[in-house]
Amino acid sequence: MSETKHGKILIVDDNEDLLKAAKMHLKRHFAQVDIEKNPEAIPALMSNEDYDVILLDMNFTKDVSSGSEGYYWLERILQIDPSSVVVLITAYGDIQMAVKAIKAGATDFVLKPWENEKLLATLYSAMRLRESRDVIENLKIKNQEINQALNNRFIEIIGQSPAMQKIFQTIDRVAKTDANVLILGENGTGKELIARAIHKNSSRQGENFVGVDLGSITETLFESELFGHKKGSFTDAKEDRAGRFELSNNGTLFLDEIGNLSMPLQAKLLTVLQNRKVSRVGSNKETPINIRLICATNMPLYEMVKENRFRQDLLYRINTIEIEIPSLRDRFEDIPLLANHFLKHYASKYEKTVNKISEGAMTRMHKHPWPGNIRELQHAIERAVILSNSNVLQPEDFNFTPSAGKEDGQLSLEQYNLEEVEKLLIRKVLKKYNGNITQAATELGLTRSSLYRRLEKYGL
Ligand SMILES: Nc1ncnc2c1ncn2[C@@H]1O[C@H](COP(=O)(O)OP(=O)(O)OP(=O)(O)O)[C@@H](O)[C@H]1O
Repeated sequence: MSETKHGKILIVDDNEDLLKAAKMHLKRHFAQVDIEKNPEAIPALMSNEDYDVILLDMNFTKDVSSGSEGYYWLERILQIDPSSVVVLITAYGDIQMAVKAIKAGATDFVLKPWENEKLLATLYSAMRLRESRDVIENLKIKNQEINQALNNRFIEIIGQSPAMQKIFQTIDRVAKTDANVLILGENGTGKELIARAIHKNSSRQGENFVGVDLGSITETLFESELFGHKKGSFTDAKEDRAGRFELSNNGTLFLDEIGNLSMPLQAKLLTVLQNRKVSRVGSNKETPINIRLICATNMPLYEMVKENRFRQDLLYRINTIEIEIPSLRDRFEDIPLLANHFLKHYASKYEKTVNKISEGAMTRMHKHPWPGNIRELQHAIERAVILSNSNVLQPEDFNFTPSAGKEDGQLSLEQYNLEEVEKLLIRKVLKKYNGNITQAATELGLTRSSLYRRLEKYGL
């Protein structure tokens, strides 16, 4: 056999002949095969070796065939390492006993006397199970680390204005509950940041925070993205896939841009929220879901309800607690704190010595209306830090255009440059489609992601 052997097997049985015969056969297929007559040695063996499969007899004492020793040792093995894979050795007629043992955590059983090929097949599939358990365990650990890192990354919400202080108090009060939260605010005001802060301060913090940008999901992919699909349920469904609801089970689901959902999709979403169960596309099986729901939008949902563009019953389901984040122009007092926070961050990121913002630059920032809110401020500071040659940021490091802030800005001829025209056009089209990214991107002849890149670039 040219394949390299791998896998460590432990066989525990009081029959020495059986042990020897099994070892002789199995050592041709596995890297290590240890045999042991006395089950009392199992804990010591397990502390020295990480076995992939343990083959365990059910009865060790002469004339005892109750299987109780097998159950006892199975339980001990699983206590020592809950991910152990145990295959039981049972005599013909002991099937009931084996079934009971599988319920107690054994993986499989082999009947004595066994056919060598059958034993090998059982051990190979037990090993595959062990490998997938290890992969799942590693993924769980990685997932926890990622969640931790994400939680920490978003730990700092800057703001000392009374409006922000009130928001901090609300976060404190609602985080511990499971109440649905609706966050309202213009683009770039920090809606996602607040949603993450709620998750981080909730009892679900060790579980997933799953965000979905409803504005960028097409009608056709909505159900598959949110509820998952079964392989073959549509042309592109190459594999079974869990949807965002399932992925956020026991954690928090953040539905961003909820105001952009069409009426039919609102109805579908409402049904799932009411039933608290999802079925993957192409499957009838319903999976119960336990999620904390946080929604966000920059759209005027209450007006939309009046105009029959947003379902009132959906609004009432998602807005148990409402948090309205004021735009930056309504809390200018937060600008210095935020600007200095970003200055420190980007100076360190780009290894620059700049460490101060001049009064003139601050005045200029106070005069700017910040249509892209904190995201725009963040980008303005980043750009200024990159371009600056001194230790102090000056007014000229901030190149605000006169049109910025006006919803429908008109440019004079001398202000025309390609970027300004592009910015103006994007604003107009977005306004026309009430912020719906998919429709705006189609009209502009862009993909959704390139439109997002431009929005990011211009702080829109
Ligand atoms: N109070 C704050 N303190 C520090 N950083 C902030 C604050 N608010 C927002 N930010 C930063 O501004 C950027 C935009 O924030 P976020 O994505 O949460 O906004 P949003 O309202 O969800 O935007 P959109 O509506 O475009 O999805 C992020 O980089 C975020 O870290």
